[in-house]
Amino acid sequence: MTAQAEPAVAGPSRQEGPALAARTRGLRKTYGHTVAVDHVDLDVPDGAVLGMLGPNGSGKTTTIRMLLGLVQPTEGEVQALGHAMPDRAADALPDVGALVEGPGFHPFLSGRENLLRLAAAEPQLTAKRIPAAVDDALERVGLTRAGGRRYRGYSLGMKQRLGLAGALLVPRRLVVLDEPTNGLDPAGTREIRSVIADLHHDGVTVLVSSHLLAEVEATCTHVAVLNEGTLVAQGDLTELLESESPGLEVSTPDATAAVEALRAAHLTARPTPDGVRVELTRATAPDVIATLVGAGVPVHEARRSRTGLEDLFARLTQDSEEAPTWTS
Ligand SMILES: Nc1ncnc2c1ncn2[C@@H]1O[C@H](COP(=O)(O)OP(=O)(O)OP(=O)(O)O)[C@@H](O)[C@H]1O
Repeated sequence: MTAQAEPAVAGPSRQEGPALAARTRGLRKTYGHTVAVDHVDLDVPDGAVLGMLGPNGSGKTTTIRMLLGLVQPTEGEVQALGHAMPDRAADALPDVGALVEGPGFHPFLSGRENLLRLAAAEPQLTAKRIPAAVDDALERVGLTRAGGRRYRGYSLGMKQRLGLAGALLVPRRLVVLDEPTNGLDPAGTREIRSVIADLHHDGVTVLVSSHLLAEVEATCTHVAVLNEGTLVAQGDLTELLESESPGLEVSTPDATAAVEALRAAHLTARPTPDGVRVELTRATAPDVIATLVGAGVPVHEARRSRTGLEDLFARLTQDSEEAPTWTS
């Protein structure tokens, strides 16, 4: 799927596409005169790690809160795990783990005691299984040693990790994380990345909002980009980056012969430090390689060129009145 100026309306091919863990159609939320989310058609494919990106105030948190049934949409539809939200929240939420702002932990209880209280509200856990589930969740986020300390004394990063532990008390099908690495140091960020990678490995769908491009590039299979409440692009991350820059980077020790052979075949090519770059506007990658091999040019490697995530998002959000601040 490619970046799109306006999100495509769901057509038959999209309906026949991959199963979706969550989706919205025509989703809109206004607060007085402020349009927080504007007709968003979001697809979260089953098993994906989808990074929701956007400048401050672009509608990420509001979209996530509507997906979780915490905010009533002004217009449109939301489904989580096939259940309409917020009406069927009771059916969906046992399989959904969420880390959203202000998890509401008790300051004078320890991290472990807070999780014990949360676990008691989990319909999937019997009283006997609660302590082991809490200890597993603490270990998963690296808080085993700090589990006995009062929540009040936790750093911001520890609070975030305890919130994540709360989301992972029982196996989930969908995990939704709103800015999970906010306030974390590099070690804490790595731990969150590794928890996300484990969830992905286990087949769990993860929806994670972030404004950190490097983090999204490192952890996500898919992205959705919001700008001023509108969905400006969504899809497979690699496809999105490759579609922005349709070219093939070919490594060859004989760039001059390569350029000559390609130009003779009416293909646009230019030398690069490693070989040549060929535009894929009039030919496919196999055509290019066949042309080179046919002309006796040695091809050591060929790969699709990719736009950097930073360039892509700068372009997608450039019409913003306020220049977006992307951090990598
Ligand atoms: N409860 C509310 N009342 C009024 N306006 C709101 C409310 N919640 C969000 N908004 C407004 O809606 C818009 C989108 O906000 P939202 O928090 O969803 O964006 P965001 O992309 O998550 O931003 P950030 O990255 O800063 O968290 C903003 O203009 C915000 O001020």
